[in-house]
Amino acid sequence: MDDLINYYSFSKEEWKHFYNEIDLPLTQNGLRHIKAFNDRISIQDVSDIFKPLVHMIRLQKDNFDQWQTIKARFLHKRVRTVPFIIGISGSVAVGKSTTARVLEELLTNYFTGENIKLITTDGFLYSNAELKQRGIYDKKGFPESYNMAKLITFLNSVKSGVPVVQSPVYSHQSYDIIPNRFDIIDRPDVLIVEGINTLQLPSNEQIYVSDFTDFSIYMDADEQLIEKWYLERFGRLMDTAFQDPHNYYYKYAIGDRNEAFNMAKNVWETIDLPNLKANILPTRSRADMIMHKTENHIIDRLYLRKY
Ligand SMILES: Nc1ncnc2c1ncn2[C@@H]1O[C@H](COP(=O)(O)OP(=O)(O)OP(=O)(O)O)[C@@H](O)[C@H]1O
Ligand SMILES: CC(C)(CO)[C@@H](O)C(=O)NCCC(=O)O
Repeated sequence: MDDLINYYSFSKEEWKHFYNEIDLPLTQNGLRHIKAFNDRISIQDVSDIFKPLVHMIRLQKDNFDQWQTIKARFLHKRVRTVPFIIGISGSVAVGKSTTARVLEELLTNYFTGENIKLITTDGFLYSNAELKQRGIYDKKGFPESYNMAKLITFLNSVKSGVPVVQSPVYSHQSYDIIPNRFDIIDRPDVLIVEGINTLQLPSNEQIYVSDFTDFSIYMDADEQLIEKWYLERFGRLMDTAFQDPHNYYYKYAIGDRNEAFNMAKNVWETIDLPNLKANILPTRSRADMIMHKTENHIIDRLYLRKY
């Protein structure tokens, strides 16, 4: 990683001193919200890593807003608020959605009066029926399993200021797209887009998801650790969500536990790990920031793109 010549590399100790004078509103309420969706998260990490990060994004967004205004005036166009889009990418189970939710919570508190929204690109997967028809049901998460044209049209509509844009919804409960269910995105100030494919180059499109993102983060960790987190999460879900008879994995929750873990390990080894190696990790060097995580999800190093 230190071979990345166009990145500054910071230990957490170094990073946490940047802009530490800002008062990040980690209110009791905000803390409660974060703990509610993940009670194992290190609040010290949230403070050390996200305080400078949120401040840096503020500076970058101010600069972005200013440039959009200057550009519109130059072109004799109406000045309007253009949504600032943050992409978060990385392996399955590395912690993208957890990071995205922390960022959403902090930006909502810190960017007073601004509308912060979060979506996941899971909603742009083809449905299970469509994946089966295309013969790629065992390739869920691979580039070809996403309707990238639809995702790009979505991002273009959001950027263009279309008032009501539909973002389709994926359910981990049914392990499928929910038909006719959408999140509505209505001209947000900031949109966080979380998904393994936010830095990928679609083979059949002329434009990329990254053409629409103004700041991108890649969550990085050793693959053995990510596998451990994948299996730990599976274990927790076995005791909770999978207990619901409507859950896709219900039969494993009520069956032999070893068999269930063998199945999960097999999914990791045959789908998610090969996808990480072939399609996700190679996109790391496109990110504006790489966050490296170690044991217990602690972020130990940050890489920030120089140019
Ligand atoms: N900072 C953290 N502290 C403690 N646990 C964490 C942290 N970040 C993530 N986790 C845990 O690691 C697991 C994977 O995290 P998460 O679900 O956010 O990953 P993801 O990258 O969004 O996965 P997927 O691509 O499958 O949606 C979860 O069990 C989550 O609770
Ligand atoms: C929905 C994705 C692709 C990404 O979040 C992932 O969680 C997934 O379901 N991967 C397929 C293999 C698996 O079940 O882990």
